[in-house]
Amino acid sequence: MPSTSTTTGRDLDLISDAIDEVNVIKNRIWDAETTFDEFKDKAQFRDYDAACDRVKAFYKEQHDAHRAPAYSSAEKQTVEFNIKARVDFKTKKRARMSVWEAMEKLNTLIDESDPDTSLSQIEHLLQTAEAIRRDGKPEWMQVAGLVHDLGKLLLFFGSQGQWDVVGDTFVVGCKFSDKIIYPDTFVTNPDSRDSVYSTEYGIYTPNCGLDNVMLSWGHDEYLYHVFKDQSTLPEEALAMIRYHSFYPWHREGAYTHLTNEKDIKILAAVRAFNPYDLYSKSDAPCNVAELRPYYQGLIAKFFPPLLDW
Ligand SMILES: O[C@H]1[C@H](O)[C@@H](O)[C@H](O)[C@@H](O)[C@H]1O
Ligand SMILES: [Fe+2]
Ligand SMILES: [Fe+2]
Repeated sequence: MPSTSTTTGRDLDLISDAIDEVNVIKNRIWDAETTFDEFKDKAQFRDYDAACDRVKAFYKEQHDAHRAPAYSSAEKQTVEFNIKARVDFKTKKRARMSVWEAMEKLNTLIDESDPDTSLSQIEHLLQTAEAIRRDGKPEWMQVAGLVHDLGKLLLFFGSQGQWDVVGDTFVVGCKFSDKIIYPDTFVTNPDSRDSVYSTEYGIYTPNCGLDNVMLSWGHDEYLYHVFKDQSTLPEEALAMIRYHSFYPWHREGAYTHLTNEKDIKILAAVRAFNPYDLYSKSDAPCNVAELRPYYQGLIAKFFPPLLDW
């Protein structure tokens, strides 16, 4: 007679332990693949075709200003919204705190536009700074890496959502470049039907310089304005901060009809910064407590103890 097997309580415990072990291993593999995959190929970064729905939905919302029925062109990335955001920035008081406090405040934010990291922002800032330091780059550049995304604090200062804080930037006030990711999502943005804003030069003159164009409002533009009067960072560092999300320009070569000689010079700095920002996302997470004394020392060299944000 074939022996029949009955499952005992002890068997169930063993099975459950085995399942737990498998899950632990699966999680380790997941972590290794998603957060510090040292072997991630450069071509695998910024793969927006393969990006998850969260990223696609983010850009659709940011670019597509039409929101029926209460339609207003001050919504989403338009000229009207941009002017309003800049006026708000200049006229409103937000917070007073140190650079390190700002980094800690950001710790809860997970960037919806980013297909390459799901780590918190303090981790991303430290990874960027550490990669720059490892390459023996100057202190001011390490600091630029450490602070470059602090503009995402806008999220705590009455932003409309993530669409006016994160994501790549582009010029508003002239034709939306087809070098912007998901260019088709601009079809319902009212500026793409505006008789002036939809033309090659729009409100700008040939080679007027990036200082004179309005970049879409977000963490880069905001932080540049915060730091330009409250730090001793050199011009290159300020350019790295201001243009690091301007991929249509620094990676795709768009907007050369608007740039001038000064921009050609700063482009080199922005390009030198980009690999540290992007590819350090697959490095192992940093030990925040261990690195803190070193970076607080650097912060003290370039910033006052408290800043107006
Ligand atoms: O999703 C990312 C993220 O928001 C970055 O902070 C920004 O600099 C990049 O340009 C963007 O693509
Ligand atoms: Fe950024
Ligand atoms: Fe970044």
